[in-house]
Amino acid sequence: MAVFSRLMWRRAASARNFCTKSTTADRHLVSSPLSSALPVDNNTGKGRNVQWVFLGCPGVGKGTYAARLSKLLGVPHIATGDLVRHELSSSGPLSSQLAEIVNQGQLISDEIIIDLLSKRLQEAHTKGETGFILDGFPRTVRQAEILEGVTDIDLVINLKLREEALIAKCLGRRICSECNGNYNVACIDIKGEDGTPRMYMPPLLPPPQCESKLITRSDDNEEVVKERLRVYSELSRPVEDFYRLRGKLLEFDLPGGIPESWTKLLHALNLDDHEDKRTAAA
Ligand SMILES: Nc1ncnc2c1ncn2[C@@H]1O[C@H](COP(=O)(O)OP(=O)(O)O)[C@@H](O)[C@H]1O
Repeated sequence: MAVFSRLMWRRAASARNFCTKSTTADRHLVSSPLSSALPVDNNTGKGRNVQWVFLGCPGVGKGTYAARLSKLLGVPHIATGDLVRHELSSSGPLSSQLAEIVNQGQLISDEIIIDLLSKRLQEAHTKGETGFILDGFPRTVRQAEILEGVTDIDLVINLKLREEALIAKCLGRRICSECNGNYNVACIDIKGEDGTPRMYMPPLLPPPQCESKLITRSDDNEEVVKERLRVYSELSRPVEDFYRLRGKLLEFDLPGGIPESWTKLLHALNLDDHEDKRTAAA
């Protein structure tokens, strides 16, 4: 791509108040992850919408928890993996180029991903959306630096799960080709050992109307999943350090299946009493 998309991103961001840089005083409100669940705009004293990022290995459940939190907090859930898959399903010129990269378990270039993300942000602006929960971005330190250059991130939630569970979860993942619902047919039951507790994650089965329409992502096979995990360790793990150094990283070890993990995650985010939580989690 000839023109680096950062300028495009910056233009899109500043045009919409979606990613405005906040003041230093504003920033201190979000310096401690645990105290920053719901940020306050320092100028108005009123709550503003969150600007959060989800990090974590492939299969950890970023999409599941990011989607739930976005519903709970009324902000868009922007998953770069979904943007990539949308592009893959089109017949555009980029599609075959991306398919090759994604199906090898590699990351697509920062330029292309930022271009896709800029378009999604533009769409958010048109719809009047504010705040966001990013899932799958940033995935390299360079992406994190670019993001830092255009907006303040309040909080980065780093989801963690044992590697054996990650592989099983990726292999069990199914998507409804009609409604795009995410399900998982894997039943994960890992014995506790050397002081670690047993981990049980029941399958997340689709409703009857989706059963015959389930598809598996082309990059969810064992060889590619292992490569994605390797790429995560090499290129995305340093992003954790990037945010850890800035005091923005909230580490969250998933204790088990969705009901148990969701309740504990809300607690870790100081959101247990959020009034809409029950309906949002439905
Ligand atoms: N921020 C990004 N930078 C580069 N490539 C990305 C990014 N986000 C998504 N992708 C590409 O899309 C694929 C699918 O992304 P995603 O659904 O987030 O997968 P995962 O389950 O591995 O977290 C990635 O393997 C990668 O090829």
